[in-house]
Amino acid sequence: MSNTLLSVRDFSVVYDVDPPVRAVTEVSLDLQRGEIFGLAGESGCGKTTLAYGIQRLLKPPAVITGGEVILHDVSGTDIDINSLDAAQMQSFRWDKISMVFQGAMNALNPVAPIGRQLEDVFIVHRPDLSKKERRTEVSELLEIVKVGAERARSFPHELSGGMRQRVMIAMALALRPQLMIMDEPTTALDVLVQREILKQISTLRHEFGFTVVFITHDLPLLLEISDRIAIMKGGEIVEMGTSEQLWRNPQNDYTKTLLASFPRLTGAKGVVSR
Ligand SMILES: Nc1ncnc2c1ncn2[C@@H]1O[C@H](COP(=O)(O)OP(=O)(O)OP(=O)(O)O)[C@@H](O)[C@H]1O
Repeated sequence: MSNTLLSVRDFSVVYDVDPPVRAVTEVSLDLQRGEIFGLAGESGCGKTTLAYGIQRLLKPPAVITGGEVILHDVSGTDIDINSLDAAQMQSFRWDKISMVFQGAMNALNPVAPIGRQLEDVFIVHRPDLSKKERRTEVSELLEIVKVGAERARSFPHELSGGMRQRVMIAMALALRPQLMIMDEPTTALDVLVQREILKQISTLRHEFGFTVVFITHDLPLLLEISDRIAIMKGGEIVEMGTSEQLWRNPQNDYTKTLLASFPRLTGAKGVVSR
């Protein structure tokens, strides 16, 4: 089995408005199994469009104008994401790739206990499981993300923002996907909670072997948690490398500007707390 999980080749997306916006232009990248891959760049550079695009989650006026996305499934099969029909794509999304987006914690249904909402994922995607098996899975998930199984009966409003975001992470983990895409997943949380959650995601990906694409404009944070980082500007990847390479020896002028714009990185100590 190759260590590459997902290959993106010459992927382009245009928003068909007047005038058209070339949001992502000929992006190519390979994601490795088990790595945390950071995607950074200023607002509007195309990070979200790329992340949604590779899962075919974009809606008009977005048009994928070129490129391919291949998932090298753990079974050994190569899956061309463009060749999947709507139904296949639907199951593919939860099974193989899951997503946690910014403010996801507010997407929970306010009138249903969180355990019930987690159970729904299994009712839809694992219909063969018995009720008892589903409940066991839900308890296990709530333990894994450190919410605690005893919270299954809690309603979203009874939990803190951090706890709710953990529930969303549990949901994204439920079917043991091979790739988890996280778009600014912790931006709304305070720094300590954010750190704790990120530490846990890092541990979990070792435990379960999934790959994480982590999107944020917080470059210092990415340098800390990512194995590799891609810097986007104007819809293109202008530099890609390990966090170490990017921090110590950035090649692209834009990367240098971006690094210099974070005083935390270039202050007197100039040390990232890795
Ligand atoms: N529905 C749309 N119609 C037209 N243009 C759009 C639409 N959605 C996004 N864009 C444009 O596409 C470009 C890329 O946007 P995108 O949201 O992918 O960037 P981003 O890097 O994720 O930004 P942010 O960090 O602010 O989320 C931007 O120029 C944006 O204005």
